[in-house]
Amino acid sequence: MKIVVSELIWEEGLQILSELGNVVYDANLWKQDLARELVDADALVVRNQTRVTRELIQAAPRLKVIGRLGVGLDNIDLAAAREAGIPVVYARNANAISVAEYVFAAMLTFARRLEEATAHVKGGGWNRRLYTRMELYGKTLGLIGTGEIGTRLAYRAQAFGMKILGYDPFVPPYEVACTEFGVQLTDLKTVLSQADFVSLHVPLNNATRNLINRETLSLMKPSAYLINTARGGVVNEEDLYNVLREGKIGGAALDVLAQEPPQDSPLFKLDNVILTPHIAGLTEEAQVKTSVLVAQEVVKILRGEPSSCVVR
Ligand SMILES: NC(=O)c1ccc[n+]([C@@H]2O[C@H](COP(=O)([O-])OP(=O)(O)OC[C@H]3O[C@@H](n4cnc5c(N)ncnc54)[C@H](O)[C@@H]3O)[C@@H](O)[C@H]2O)c1
Ligand SMILES: O=C(O)CC[C@@H](O)C(=O)O
Repeated sequence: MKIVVSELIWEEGLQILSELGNVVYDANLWKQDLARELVDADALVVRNQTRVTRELIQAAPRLKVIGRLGVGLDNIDLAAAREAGIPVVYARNANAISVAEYVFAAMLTFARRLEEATAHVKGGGWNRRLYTRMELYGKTLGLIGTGEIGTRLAYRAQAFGMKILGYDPFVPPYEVACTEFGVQLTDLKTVLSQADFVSLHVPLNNATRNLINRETLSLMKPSAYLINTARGGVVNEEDLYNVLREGKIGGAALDVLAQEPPQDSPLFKLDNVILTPHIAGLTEEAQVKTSVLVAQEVVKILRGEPSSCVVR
C-alpha cells in the first residue's frame, strides 16, 4: 500500500499508517506536484490546504480512500470523490473542544482585555477604572450552526450562566444536545439582533458563503462581537471591515480568513480585531486525537472494514 500524506500529521497517526504500508509524508507536499505522487497511491491524507480537485482525483487511478485531518471539507471535491467511488473519512468531533475553548478565549479577551491591561501596567500605569470591563454571566451567546462545536460551546456557556440562542436549519441530529445545554433554537435574525457574542460554526458551502455581510451585520447590536472560527468565506471581509471601522459592532475575532495566509489586509489596521492563524483547533490534544482517528479510519477502509467517519 502507498499512503501519501500531503500536510502536517502528528507522529501518533504516522505510526499507525506506517504499520500498513509505505508512507510518503511531506508537510509541504500540497505545494508540490501532488498529482505525480498520486499516480500509484492507495490513500491520500490531507489537512485544509491541499485542494483535492476533480483533476487530482482523476490523476489517482488506484486511490481507495481520502483522509481529512480535520472537519471542514470545503477543500475536497466531494462529488468527484463520490463519483469515483472513493470514500472520504474525517476527524468528526476530534477538535470540537479545542475550538469551543478558543471561542471562550476570544469572548474573555473582549470581556476583560488582559493583554491591554498588562501593557498598561508594564508601561507604568495603574488606572483601575480604565480596565473595568464586563462579565460573561448573563450575556447572550448566539450560535450560527449548532453541530459538534456549537453544542460543546453551549455546554461551556451554560456553565458561565450565559443565555444561548442558536440558528441551525438542519438541527435534528443535535436537538437533544441543544435542549440539554440550554440552546433556544430560533431564526437567524433573532440570533444576530439579540446576541452579545455571535459565534460561527457552519461549514463553508454555497448556502453559507458570505452569510455574514453588510445586511446581516447591520442586525447586530453596536456592542456585540463576532467570532469566526468556521471558514473565512462565511464572512464578507470587506463588509466586516467597513462595519468595524464605522464602530457599528464592538469587534471581531477571526481565526480564519478568505485567503490563508492573507496578503496585507485592511483588517490588520483595526484595534477592535483579534486575528489568529487558523489555530482554534490546533491544540496538542486535538491534533493527537485527529491524527490517530483519521489514520485508524484510513487503515479500516484499506482493509475493507467499515468506518463510522465516512462523509455521507
Ligand atoms: N478554525 C478551526 O480550527 C476549525 C476547527 C474545526 C472546524 N472548523 C470549521 O467549523 C465548522 C463546523 O464544525 P463542526 O464540527 O461543528 O461541524 P458540524 O457538521 O458538527 O456542525 C455544523 C452545523 O452547521 C449546520 N449548518 C449547515 N448549514 C447551515 C446554515 N446554512 N445555517 C446554519 N447552520 C448550518 C449543520 O446543520 C450542523 O449542525 C467546520 O465545517 C469547519 O469549517 C474550524
Ligand atoms: O486542517 C486544519 O489544520 C484546520 C482544521 C480545521 O479548520 C478543521 O476544519 O478541522
